[in-house]
Amino acid sequence: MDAPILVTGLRKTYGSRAAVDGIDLRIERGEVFALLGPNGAGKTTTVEILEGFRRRDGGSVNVLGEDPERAGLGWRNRLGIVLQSSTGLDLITPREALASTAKVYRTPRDVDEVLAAVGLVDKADDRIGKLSGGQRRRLDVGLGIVGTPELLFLDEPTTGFDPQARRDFWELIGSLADGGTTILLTTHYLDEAEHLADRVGVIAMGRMLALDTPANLGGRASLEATVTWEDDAGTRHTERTSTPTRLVAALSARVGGEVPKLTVTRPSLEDTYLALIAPHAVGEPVGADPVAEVVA
Ligand SMILES: Nc1ncnc2c1ncn2[C@@H]1O[C@H](COP(=O)(O)OP(=O)(O)OP(=O)(O)O)[C@@H](O)[C@H]1O
Repeated sequence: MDAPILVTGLRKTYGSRAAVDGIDLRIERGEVFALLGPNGAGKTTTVEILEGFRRRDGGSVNVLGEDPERAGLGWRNRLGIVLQSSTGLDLITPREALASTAKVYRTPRDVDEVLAAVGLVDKADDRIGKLSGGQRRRLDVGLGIVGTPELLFLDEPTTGFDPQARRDFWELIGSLADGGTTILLTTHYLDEAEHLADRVGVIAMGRMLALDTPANLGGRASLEATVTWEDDAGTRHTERTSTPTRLVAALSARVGGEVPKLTVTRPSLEDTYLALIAPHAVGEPVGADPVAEVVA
């Protein structure tokens, strides 16, 4: 079976400015892929083109075997979409919202199961207008998965979640991916990308700067480690090395056992990400006037 998402040379311009400037992307079935990048990098534009909500100016896009610009309702039925902005369904309850959305799909999930999966059982029959920001976001995620999508798009899904809700959400995403759902998410939380994603892509100024597993992004796995320890006199030492095991063994042999206050750290995903985007952190250029655009 072909990859659920196959993109080559994707371009989108607003006026004279390229918001997406030649992106290639292939995402495999059951993969969790995180798109990272600073504000205005082109993530939402890319994702909305894949969802069929925006037209592209160049390149080819294949999503679940079809071009989103020409795909119909049958295709849309196989997608789950959680947008950045929350739903405006203040007067009905989460249970009602999920039940009416479920009706649109051919193979919906059980509403009670979805309520449990997103942690809204206690709020199932309250008006949505009374939910907190994080609870509304959970409902958005529930609405995105109630149709049993083959491909799930999540735009900054855990914004406003408390730490426990984020952990619960991560577990949910893991089990959806284990069940074969392909997931493309955008996030500004590097720990979320590290925890969830099989691979991450870093976008800046509409270009893909790096694409790899979280562990290997930007050559991270081979970057030097920092070893710190204290000697007998209580003086703190710091050494950067590509062979930390050898250094620690030597230190341990020298002191004849435990090395006092030993730490070994490697660059975090956030360190690597910040280093990657640093040359592109020039702020928001003067762009075109906003263009309202929705593909019917
Ligand atoms: N409708 C539009 N009309 C004109 N310019 C737009 C439009 N939508 C997006 N842009 C511009 O395209 C660029 C990419 O925007 P996009 O929303 O894709 O970024 P993003 O990576 O999703 O950012 P964020 O992290 O803030 O959500 C930005 O410079 C933005 O100002």
